[in-house]
Amino acid sequence: MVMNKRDLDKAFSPNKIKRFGKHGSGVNQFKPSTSGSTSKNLHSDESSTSIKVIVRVRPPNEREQQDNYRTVVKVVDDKMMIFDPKEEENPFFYHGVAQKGRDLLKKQNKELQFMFDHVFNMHCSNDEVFEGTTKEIIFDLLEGYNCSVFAYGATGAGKTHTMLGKENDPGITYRTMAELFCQIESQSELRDFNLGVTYLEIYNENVQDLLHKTGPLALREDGRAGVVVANLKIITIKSAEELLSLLAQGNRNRTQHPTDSNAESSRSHAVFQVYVNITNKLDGQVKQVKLSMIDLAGSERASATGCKGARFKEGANINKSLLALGNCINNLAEGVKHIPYRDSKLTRLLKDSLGGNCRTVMIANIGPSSLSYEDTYNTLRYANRAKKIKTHMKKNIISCEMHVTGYIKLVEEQKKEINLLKQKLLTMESRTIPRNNISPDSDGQSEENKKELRDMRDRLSEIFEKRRVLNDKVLSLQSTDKILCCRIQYKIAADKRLQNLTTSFNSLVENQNASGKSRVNKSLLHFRRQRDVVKLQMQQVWNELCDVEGDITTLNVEIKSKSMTEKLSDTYASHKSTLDNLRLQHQYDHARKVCSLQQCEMESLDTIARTMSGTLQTYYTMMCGYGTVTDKMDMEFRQLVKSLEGVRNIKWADADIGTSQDSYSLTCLSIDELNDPINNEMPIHSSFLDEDSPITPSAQNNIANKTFDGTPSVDRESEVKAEIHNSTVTIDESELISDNVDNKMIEPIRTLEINVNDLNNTFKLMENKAKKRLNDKTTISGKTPVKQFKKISPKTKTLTINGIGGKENKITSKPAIPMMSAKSVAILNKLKTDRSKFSSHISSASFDSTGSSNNSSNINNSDSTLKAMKSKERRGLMTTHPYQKSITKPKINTVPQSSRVPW
Ligand SMILES: Nc1ncnc2c1ncn2[C@@H]1O[C@H](COP(=O)(O)OP(=O)(O)OP(=O)(O)O)[C@@H](O)[C@H]1O
Repeated sequence: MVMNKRDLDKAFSPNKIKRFGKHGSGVNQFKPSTSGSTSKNLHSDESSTSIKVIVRVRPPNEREQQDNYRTVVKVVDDKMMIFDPKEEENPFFYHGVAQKGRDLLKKQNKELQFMFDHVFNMHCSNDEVFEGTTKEIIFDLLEGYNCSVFAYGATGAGKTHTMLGKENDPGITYRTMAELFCQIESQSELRDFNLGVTYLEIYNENVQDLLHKTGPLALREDGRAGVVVANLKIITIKSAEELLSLLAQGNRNRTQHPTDSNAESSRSHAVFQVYVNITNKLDGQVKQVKLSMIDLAGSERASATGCKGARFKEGANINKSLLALGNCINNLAEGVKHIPYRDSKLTRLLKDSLGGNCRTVMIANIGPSSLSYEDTYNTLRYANRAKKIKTHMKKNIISCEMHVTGYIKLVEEQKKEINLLKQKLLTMESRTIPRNNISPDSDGQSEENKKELRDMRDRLSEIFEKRRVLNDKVLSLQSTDKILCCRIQYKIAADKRLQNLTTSFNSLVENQNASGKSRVNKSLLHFRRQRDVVKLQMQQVWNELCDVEGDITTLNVEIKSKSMTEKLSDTYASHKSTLDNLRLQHQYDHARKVCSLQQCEMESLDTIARTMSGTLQTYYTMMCGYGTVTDKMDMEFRQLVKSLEGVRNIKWADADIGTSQDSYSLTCLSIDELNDPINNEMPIHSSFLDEDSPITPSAQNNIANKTFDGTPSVDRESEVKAEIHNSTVTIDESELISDNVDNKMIEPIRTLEINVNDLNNTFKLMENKAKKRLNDKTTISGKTPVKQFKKISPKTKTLTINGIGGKENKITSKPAIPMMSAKSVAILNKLKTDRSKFSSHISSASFDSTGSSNNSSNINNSDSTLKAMKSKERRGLMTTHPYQKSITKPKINTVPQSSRVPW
């Protein structure tokens, strides 16, 4: 029976669906057919899944292209398409006027949107369709699930093209089979596969075997296996080639006749089935699965196909079976309890695929043009409805029961395998044992090597520790020795001072001097004895250090011979840094001690100088009063005052420093010798400080040896201090270190020696020194800092020397005249005034009364002048001198902070 369009519409009408729906009890009440299972299921991994629905649009055929049919399908993307999309608006003219509404003579576009699992447009190849549809179901099949793929659509829509394809473009059935064999091959180690195929067609409601020439076959329902085709022979195959040749053979046998719609129209539904028996090699589990590839005959309209006679009958049967299929799909989609599988042989065969234990893919083929408008519309509605169908997949696992003999066989096989593995293990172990002795560790070091390295590290640490302790002792002893040297130096200086002071005076002073001298000598003796002890200790420690150094050298050689130097580099580095730290710490401590000692000495000398200057002034004044001051004494006094100004204590930049007899060497510890004690002498300071060594300066002592009369006033004292600070000398830092040792005692000797006998030549010496520097520029070291210059304060402006040489490198002083600042001049003037005052006072009192009035007036004049001068002097100091502030501070002996040395 050929069904017309009305019949088909009726079959798929929504009303009918609703009607079925009313009878049904809903999705939840849907019970999958148990008849679908191919075996007794002992293990069932059941899951519910929807039918996968795919739409493929074929390209327009020749006829459609020639007659220029409208395209009624628009593929939006790989999941969405629009049926009968709206065309571009062409204005509708009525009586020559464009109308706003649509052309009422034309049918309105449906513009139906459909969503599917996949939509293939007309340009997609069979390979793409295979990739997107059936490739993935092979995995499910081999896992134990039945799978089914069927192509549905109107005649000429491309079903056969999709399923079977052509020789040069195989369809998805070929490709799926090829993939199946590919997968079987990859799993063959774990599983055994047995394959069988059947190929049948339903033609005019008769089931025929396409691989064997038989008569119509009957369908039977089996409680265990479901619907089976009686007497359908399953052909066992071993290879993909066999399978494909059988497929080709069946295709050749299939009924095909040309119709108006399709020159190669398939007039039957073809079902190609592959049965696969999967046996797990490990547990013997057996699965039986079935893959069905179904190429349906196309629904057709008699008017379209123009079939008559036999073709008409074929068409009627095709439509009948398709109508039954449609009904089943509707009911399944709506969850209707009754599914009319029995209405046709096709639906009976597809029972498993549609509503049973199966993973199903439906490919809906459609034409693109308006020529097949109704067919395409029906197919899409059909496919859309099929989306709702849910199948219930479960693994088709057959009994695991095995015969006892099977188990015995299995156990035997496994025993063999175990023995084989044991042998392999033994072989591998025997290979690894000898390697164990060599280097089993992951880092390539044997345990023995590691132990040796550890031992070596321990030895190295031990010996370095010894070296550190000995270094510590050497440095401590060295520091003690140098401190003792300083003390001896100061004691010798004190002794010289005493000698100078007491050479020619009365017995009282002599007695004092005797006790002082013996005290100094005692101290000197004590210090020298201490030095001897230190020397002895040092010798002992030094010898030990040499021994340790020898051991270190031996150990180094051993380490080198064992190529461990690199591995022990961290130990070396660590010990080196420890030693460096130790040496630095000792150097710092020693420098601090020396500084502290010098500070004490400087304070002591400062007190002496101040006391002496007061005493001298008293005596000078007194002698002036008695008129016993000779010109020479007067000059000496002036020179002394000048010397107190501080100009003379200049450390010249080109003077030698750092010699063994320099105090600089007492400030620093000898570090370098410690690095190579074997080739160096032990670091004990040289014995330049013997009793007879002329180390101490005697300028102050000699000056102090001379007595002057005069009472020192507080003002005068402060003025003297001001004079001292008024002289500003800047030297480089290295010299500063040297000066700090004993500036007052040593520097005058090396720079400008000032003795009583040659005080008059002091400034000449200075001048000569300056000249020497100017003339002999080559003697100025390149290292000499820029700051190396001597500058007399702006007030005196007598001498300016720049170490580098430049515009300031000129002498502005007048060398023949002693350089005295205004304040010094003021002091001398005052002394003169005092002296004249004093003489006039004496003369007026004892000798000459005439001169008395003159002298008296002079005294008054000189008093007022002196006062004015003094106040002026102070004002000048207050306002101009940069050291003024420090003078006003209560601690007058404060050592200046900057690089400027005020003496
Ligand atoms: N995607 C396609 N690409 C190219 N040609 C196609 C495509 N689909 C179909 N055709 C061609 O269209 C024609 C009809 O296709 P086919 O025979 O596969 O239709 P059919 O649906 O199987 O029809 P019937 O139901 O009558 O058997 C064939 O010549 C085929 O080569």
